[in-house]
Amino acid sequence: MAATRNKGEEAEVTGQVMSIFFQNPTNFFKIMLLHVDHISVPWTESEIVVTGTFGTVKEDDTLTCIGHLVNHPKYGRQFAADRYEQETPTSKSGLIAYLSDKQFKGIGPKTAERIVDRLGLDAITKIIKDPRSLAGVGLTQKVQDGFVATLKQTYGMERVMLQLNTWGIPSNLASMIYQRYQEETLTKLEEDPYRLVTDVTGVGFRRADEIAQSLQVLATDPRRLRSAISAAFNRLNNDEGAIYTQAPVLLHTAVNVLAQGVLHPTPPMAVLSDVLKDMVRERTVISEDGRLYLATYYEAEWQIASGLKKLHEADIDADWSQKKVHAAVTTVAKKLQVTYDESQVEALTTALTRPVFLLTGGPGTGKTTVIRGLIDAYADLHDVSLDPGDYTDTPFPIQLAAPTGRAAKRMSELTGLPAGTIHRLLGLTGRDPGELFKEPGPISAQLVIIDEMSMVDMFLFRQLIRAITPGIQLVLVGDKDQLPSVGPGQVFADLLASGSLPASYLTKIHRQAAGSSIVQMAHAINDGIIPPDLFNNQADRSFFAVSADQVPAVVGQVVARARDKGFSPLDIQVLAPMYRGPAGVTHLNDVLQEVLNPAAPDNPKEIVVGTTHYRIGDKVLQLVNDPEHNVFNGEIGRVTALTPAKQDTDHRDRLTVAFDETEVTYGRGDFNSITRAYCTTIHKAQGSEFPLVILPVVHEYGRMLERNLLYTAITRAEKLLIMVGEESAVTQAIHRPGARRATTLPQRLQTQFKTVPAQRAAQSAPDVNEAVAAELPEPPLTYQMILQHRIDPMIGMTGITPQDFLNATEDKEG
Ligand SMILES: Nc1ncnc2c1ncn2[C@@H]1O[C@H](COP(=O)(O)OP(=O)(O)OP(=O)(O)O)[C@@H](O)[C@H]1O
Repeated sequence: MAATRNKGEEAEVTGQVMSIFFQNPTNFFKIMLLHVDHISVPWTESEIVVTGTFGTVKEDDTLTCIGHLVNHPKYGRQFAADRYEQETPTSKSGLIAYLSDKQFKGIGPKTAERIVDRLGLDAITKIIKDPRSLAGVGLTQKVQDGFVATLKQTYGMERVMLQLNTWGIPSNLASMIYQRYQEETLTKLEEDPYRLVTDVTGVGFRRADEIAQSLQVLATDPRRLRSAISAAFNRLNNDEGAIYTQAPVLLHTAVNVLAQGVLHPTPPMAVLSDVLKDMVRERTVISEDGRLYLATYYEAEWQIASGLKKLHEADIDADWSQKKVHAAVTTVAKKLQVTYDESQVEALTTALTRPVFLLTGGPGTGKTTVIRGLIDAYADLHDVSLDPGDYTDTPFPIQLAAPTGRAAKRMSELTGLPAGTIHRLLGLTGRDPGELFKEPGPISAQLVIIDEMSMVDMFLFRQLIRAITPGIQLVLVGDKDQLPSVGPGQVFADLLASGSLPASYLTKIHRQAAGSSIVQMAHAINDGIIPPDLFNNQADRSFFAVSADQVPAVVGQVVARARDKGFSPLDIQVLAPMYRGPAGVTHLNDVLQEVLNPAAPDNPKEIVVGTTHYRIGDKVLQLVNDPEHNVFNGEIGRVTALTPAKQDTDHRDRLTVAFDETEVTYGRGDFNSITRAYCTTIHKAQGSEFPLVILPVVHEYGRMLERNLLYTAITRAEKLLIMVGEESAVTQAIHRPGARRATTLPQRLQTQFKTVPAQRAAQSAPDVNEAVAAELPEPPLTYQMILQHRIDPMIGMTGITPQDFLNATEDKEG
């Protein structure tokens, strides 16, 4: 259980470090015992335990810690320091004692005294500034080098941590910042405090603004305005999945970002748009026909288009006669006992003979059946073995991958071959956003098949394309009508929309067995048709009409009934589009946990994370990729063991989750990697299917009620679907096709595939720089054009102030 904080103002304690019980070398967290010289709150003992993030602190150092008294459930009252100040030795004897500390090898009290005699009380600053000031002290070069290095390291870090503390940065964040920039920290931040937003995870614009305030940066400083514009881009890229935006929208969003900062007043729009123009001129922002892109996004679209063109035009080892290909398809159909329909046959033959191929279709149209046939026919034509045992020294020639662990597992189950996540295929950890911007290593394969392509975002897809050497065949499979990726872009839909690559659309529904009414309904909804029996109960689906406030109770009852009928919690999946609200994921999880895994005398142990109580047996969802532990975003498991800190010898909370193939133990620092999973978002359920899906649909979900969301949700149901909620909310969703994301990948592909003659392009596809140059006029011209008429960000905005934007937003949202 976490320590509880005593309410009230900050407290301060000054004292000498008597002992350091614990220190974590990676994040500087320490637990120490201090002899109390002075304390600002009532305290009767002569010692106090202090916890927090500290730089190089050692026994006998004197510290002033600022923070709060807390009540630790097991260890009682202790002091949690948010920041601290360390007394530097100011007396001659103090300085000699400091310099003769054992951390400085080869410096004893005599030498230390000589140093202080020669250099005075500011000896440390002098030595750090210029090590040659030690000349004449009589140190050997080796001792001197070691001494200066240690001094720089310890004293330098100390200085940095103290300075960051005085800028109001809590110690744990200060240590992350120090780890990023090391001894250059202060210079870097003084140069531009806003670089933290991009460089250090967890620092947002507001925090950077606070530091900037300490550095006396002005509200109109261009560094600040640039950062706000970049943050506005990121917001639009992440919230709307957009690749580009228009100047008024961008500036509007940037004004909102600025308003959330601490520096005031918000600068005039003209100043902000001037900064945007500068960014365009310098090409950190690219302008094209009134669209604005962050350069990295613009480049990624071009790289995908040119990369695909290279793959599409490469020679592949598929010079078969039509007859031979048909024979292979016939053989495989016999073997798998399927009569492939016409589009399936076309899909198979194209996939076997073309370098890049796209396959899309709704549920039950036979995508998986085609993949299975493709693998067998490919193996037959190329005479390769499909027994993984035959590839102990060489890589398996067919690589199957999907964006989530669950989808990959399903792929493997349905094909009987190894399949993994795209992250694993590319050697990505999923934890470092920077890895998507490094050149990936090549994939070893002859044929790569990717399933659930609609979930793949632009940057992941670019890495995939970069990692596939021309000559490898690539087959991309998915349902283009499902929700687009969580990350920016809508790659799969765009690839199909471009018409540039060979593609097959499977439309015939083959899942005809009794109880296929879910699939039929899904197809109708996808076409924007309200099935006449939508709200009538069928063998495999039903609808409970209830008001929004009844949803949690009714969902709870339905789940209890399903459990009583023998469904395991892992087979029942409740889905909702958003976390907040009475019918949102968080509240439904509270309700469902009470139904399926309540606190009980025989299950008393709990770990509390925020407002969530975890117990043994809880169903949980992994939220991030963690290849190190072989567990991936979207996987569901159950808590099998749990040790609250007060019962643990190391005093740490620990929680173990069993997933299908692995068991992972989480410490408190990892708890944000999981969440309860009785109910999950529809986005997180993409790529997975469940025997029983329970789907609340209410107007409370607001703008999220769109056709592709409903379609994606109901297609998660393998056998049974129970919808609960408001009929009018369901029909509203069917009538609202999701908005197209702002992307230009189709145009890039069309440019790449149509304007450059095929033969020439195969030898040298233009690289992205050429492509960018071809699209953009030379810089002076661009700037002139922007200034004159092309994309004046102020178009139509004369006389409008930033405040008008804010009011407009409030009105819209209110
Ligand atoms: N040509 C066919 N003839 C008979 N049955 C078929 C044919 N194609 C597919 N099927 C059957 O239809 C069902 C659905 O096929 P499959 O699982 O391949 O579709 P899918 O598009 O991958 O569906 P989903 O996206 O829902 O997983 C399966 O039971 C499969 O055996």
